[in-house]
Amino acid sequence: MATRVAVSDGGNKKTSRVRVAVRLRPYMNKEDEKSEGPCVRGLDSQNLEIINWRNATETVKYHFDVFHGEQTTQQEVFLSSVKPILPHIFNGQNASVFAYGPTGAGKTHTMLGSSEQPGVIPRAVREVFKLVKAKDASDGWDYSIGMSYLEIYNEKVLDLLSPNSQDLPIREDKDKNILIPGLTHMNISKFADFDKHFVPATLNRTTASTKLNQRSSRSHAILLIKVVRTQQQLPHRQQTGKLYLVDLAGSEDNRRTGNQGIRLKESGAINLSLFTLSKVVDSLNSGTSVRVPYRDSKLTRLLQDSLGGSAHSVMITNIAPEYKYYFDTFSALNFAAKSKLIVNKPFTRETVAVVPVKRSREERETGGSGTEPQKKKHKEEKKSEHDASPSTRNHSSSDQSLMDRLIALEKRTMSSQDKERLAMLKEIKELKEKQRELESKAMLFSQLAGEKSITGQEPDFENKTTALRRKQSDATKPNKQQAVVQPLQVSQRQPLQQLLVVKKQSVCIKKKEETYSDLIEAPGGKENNTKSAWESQLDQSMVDQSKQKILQILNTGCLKELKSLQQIGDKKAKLILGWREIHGHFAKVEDLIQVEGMTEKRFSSFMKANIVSAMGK
Ligand SMILES: Nc1ncnc2c1ncn2[C@@H]1O[C@H](COP(=O)(O)OP(=O)(O)OP(=O)(O)O)[C@@H](O)[C@H]1O
Repeated sequence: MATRVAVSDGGNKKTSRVRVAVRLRPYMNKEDEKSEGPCVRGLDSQNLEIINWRNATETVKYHFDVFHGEQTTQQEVFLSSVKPILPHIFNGQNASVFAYGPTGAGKTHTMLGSSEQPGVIPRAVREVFKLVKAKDASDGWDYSIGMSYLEIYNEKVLDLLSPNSQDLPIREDKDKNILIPGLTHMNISKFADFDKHFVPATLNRTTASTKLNQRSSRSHAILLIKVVRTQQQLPHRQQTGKLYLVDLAGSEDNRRTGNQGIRLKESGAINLSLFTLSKVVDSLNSGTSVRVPYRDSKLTRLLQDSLGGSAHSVMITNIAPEYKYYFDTFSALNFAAKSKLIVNKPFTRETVAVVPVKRSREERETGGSGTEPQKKKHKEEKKSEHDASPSTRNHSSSDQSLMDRLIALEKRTMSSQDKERLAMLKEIKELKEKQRELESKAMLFSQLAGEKSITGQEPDFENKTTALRRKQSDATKPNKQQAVVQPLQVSQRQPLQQLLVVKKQSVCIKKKEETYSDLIEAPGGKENNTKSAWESQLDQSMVDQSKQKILQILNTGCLKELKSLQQIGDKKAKLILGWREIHGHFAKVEDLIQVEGMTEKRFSSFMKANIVSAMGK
């Protein structure tokens, strides 16, 4: 039996770089009910700029291998981004072209196109036949071409050429070739053969209408063109080159798609596989020998032999110019920029500075003693506030000593006499006020630091252009919660439970006769309200504070830290990481509902469990 001959292109297996092109689709008036104009535009054949959300008089610039502007034709996209990699599949090498980007940004248009404006797929297949034809019979090889077509829908591999088939397995042979036993393979000898199978099979693809795209692809569609060439003479060497042409499902923000039920489930699977794809691309481009996480999703598992190694890959990132796509565009550009090894600091989570601050011995000792005069304590807090610069200041350290003092006082009130208790309660009240004040300052500084991080650092380009401005509109402001760029997190990471102990104590003060089980049982059994009944029994400021801390873990926690939260297991933690990778940070804890499988009920239970469990300790 013929064996495939590995052909090295001299590249390091781990450092194969994915070429990244960005295509901006034309501005569509009907997509922009508010007539706000475009928020992104091309500068030249490699650069583009997008309005800085925090300061509409500025723009942020990006650099890519290729930028295709609104006027770029299907032919131009094909010629510059796809055609150059096709000859490799005639040498037993693999290649892949995949269209990535938000829903409605033009992936299907780019890959499939229409009969008037055929996209990458029909052009690439035509080109493959053209290349075969051009091969001189005297080159000593015979060529055969075959096709397979499948979709990955909800992490199931479905054969589009045989629509009744079930989920197909993905296997790897001893030479590390990826195989799908049972997948239909059609031999095709001319373009018309391809068309005959491809067109009806495309109709089998799962699409549905969402708020953002009437005919949105709900699956990743993968067309495989296999070129096998066999030597006419002995030893009849045989080489197989594979070309994957992939129309990915759109990355989605379900707050905007309004997805629910089945659409939400699809969306979770889509986002998870895109997240894994981004990890694979990152890890390939990092050039290190870290494990490439191909196996973490069906999509990357299937593309394993055409992403990295000697494969030639092109990612076409599709973006849309309308403001309603702003945050999706921003995420897509950041993903694409990452894929291209541009470290565009203002947009990566590296800007999230978490400064670990050790409390001094004195703070530890005095914080819990309850004997230190209040005045001196306030003075010290004020001094530390003034000493620190906004960027290095850590509000949590003073927060922490305040909390320690609160805990100590609250403990002592339990055992003290009436008169002494009254004095302590007074001090507790003052400390709580101080704490709130510090929190609001911390938030203000976080925002200021975030402002600085986006406007102050322009690592790759000097940015002076102000021409691309947002049109003034009476329309309501876009939902800030969707922002991808996060303010610097200047607060110290603290274990959730440590923070919630304070809450327990404060509850004791407020409703002393209330028992632990009172807090667990939600009167009326209603869990669906944003502010649940159990929650309303607690001091609102403390609830808010706890939410803030949970939010911090959700936004900055690693897998292990996320798993330290109640009701968050390995799978959910990974889904949260995946969500974060695609959408940026959670603007508020309630956004956790956007993560796959997190219903309102589960969210309510999650919040309750995290707060109550900490109280029980
Ligand atoms: N470059 C372009 N020129 C003209 N029209 C375009 C272009 N790109 C996209 N469109 C149009 O925009 C609409 C949305 O595009 P398309 O369906 O390709 O998006 P998509 O990214 O595949 O979305 P989804 O992920 O939801 O499937 C379509 O009507 C399409 O014809």
